[in-house]
Amino acid sequence: MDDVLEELFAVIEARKETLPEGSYTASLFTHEKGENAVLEKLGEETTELVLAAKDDDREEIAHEGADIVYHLLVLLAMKDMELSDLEAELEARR
Ligand SMILES: N=c1c2ncn([C@@H]3O[C@H](COP(=O)(O)OP(=O)(O)OP(=O)(O)O)[C@@H](O)[C@H]3O)c2ncn1[C@@H]1O[C@H](COP(=O)(O)O)[C@@H](O)[C@H]1O
Repeated sequence: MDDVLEELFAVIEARKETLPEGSYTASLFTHEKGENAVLEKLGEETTELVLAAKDDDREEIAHEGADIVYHLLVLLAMKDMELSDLEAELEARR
């Protein structure tokens, strides 16, 4: 899990840096979409996750959960934060 998150975060940071054409991730870092689009997605996906949980739909829970994690990592990159900021917070709670 750690590796997947680290790799995904590295890809997101690279998209932020190079803004390649045709990349959804890159579009989130431009005026085309921006922070509001990320926050909107997080809101929508959280509602979808709640509905999936109510339906006991495990496949959908995993799908929506992954969408949320991805957009959360985009938000961290947008705020010039690191994955370690999230990890430090989780570690501190153990
Ligand atoms: N993990 C993701 C990921 N999760 C979700 N999404 C995109 O997030 C968008 C919104 O997800 P939704 O589930 O709401 O999908 P939807 O309802 O079809 O979306 P809309 O039509 O409303 O945009 C979709 O366009 C998805 O493609 C992602 N896009 C990219 N990644 C990762 O980012 C990497 C870089 O991808 P690029 O964005 O192509 O650079 C990829 O290799 C993946 O690892």
